[in-house]
Amino acid sequence: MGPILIVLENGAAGVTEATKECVNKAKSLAAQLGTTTVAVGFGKQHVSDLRRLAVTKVVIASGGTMDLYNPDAYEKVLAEIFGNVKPYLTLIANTTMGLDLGAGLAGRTQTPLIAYGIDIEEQDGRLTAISQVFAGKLLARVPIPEDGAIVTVIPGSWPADNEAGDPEIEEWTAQDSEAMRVLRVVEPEQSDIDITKADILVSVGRGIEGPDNLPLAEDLAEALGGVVSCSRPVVDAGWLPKARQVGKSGQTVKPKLYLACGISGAPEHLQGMRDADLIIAINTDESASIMDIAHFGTTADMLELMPALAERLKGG
Ligand SMILES: Cc1cc2nc3c(=O)[nH]c(=O)nc-3n(C[C@H](O)[C@H](O)[C@H](O)COP(=O)(O)OP(=O)(O)OC[C@H]3O[C@@H](n4cnc5c(N)ncnc54)[C@H](O)[C@@H]3O)c2cc1C
Repeated sequence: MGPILIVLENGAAGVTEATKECVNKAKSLAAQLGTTTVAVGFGKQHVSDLRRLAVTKVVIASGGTMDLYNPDAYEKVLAEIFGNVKPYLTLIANTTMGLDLGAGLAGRTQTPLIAYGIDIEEQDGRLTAISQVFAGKLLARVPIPEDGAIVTVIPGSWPADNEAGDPEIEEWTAQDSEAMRVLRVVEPEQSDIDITKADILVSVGRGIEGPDNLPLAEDLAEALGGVVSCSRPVVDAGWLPKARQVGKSGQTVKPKLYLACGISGAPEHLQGMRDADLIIAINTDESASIMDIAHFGTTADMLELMPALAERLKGG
């Protein structure tokens, strides 16, 4: 059986957490299957990170246009490395870059692609990928064919691997892209708060009615020791920054407590929070979809319940 290939992604501070999650899973699957792990990194900017990864081998593709994501150049060099490594399974984070690159690699190598993966199970030496379809409304169980497959995995699906290792290093020279030139990268707005790291989220939806009511959620979050996140309409209205948005086009979160206040539970929202340990919904509409996945729900008015709860928690 071929190795498990992990395609690494660079963030500002190094190899991304989403990528390290793939490393973690690759290692445990490789141990179960009796195979090795090979990671591919691009460019020279985080080379010290790459040299410390706890995998069997790291291939560093550099030269050409590797320091910034260039779909054409990355696809070409990744397809070359793929042809050389001949992996059984390839794991790529289901990010903007990962989805793009995964599809390109699948096309170039004629390998099946399973996107929106959330887990991979092993039984009797065979792997089955579990992936979200219809924006997370259904889960598909897809057996990995004997010839292998590429799986893009939604960030947050597994814990990140932070172990240090001493992998074999192979340098790979990449060619410039003749078709595409990256002029600059526009970074998304920075937020002081990373909602993906919070244990407790007080998440507000359109039911918050306007920015003047946001302090009610901030107060409750503070009393609970958590932070405020939100649904997309709250971001679209400009009441909270994009970094606070939970869902398909926002962040995927897995807090210990997700308090959904005035959120109806559209599939695109559920996709980002359905795996929270405990979901409590406050929604005046008892037939709202959020009630179907909430562990507890109340039809109280959030604008009354939030300050009352905060006061009670603060001992008032
Ligand atoms: C491609 C695409 C991507 C998307 N990505 C995302 C995404 O990442 N995240 C996301 O959230 N959405 C996303 N959406 C939008 C999504 O489809 C929904 O429109 C959105 O989630 C609805 O937000 P909401 O629940 O806050 O608002 P609504 O659906 O309007 O629900 C508001 C809820 O508040 C309740 N309510 C009102 N007043 C009160 C009160 N006083 N007390 C208690 N409850 C009250 C109402 O009963 C209602 O259920 C996306 C859509 C598309 C097409």
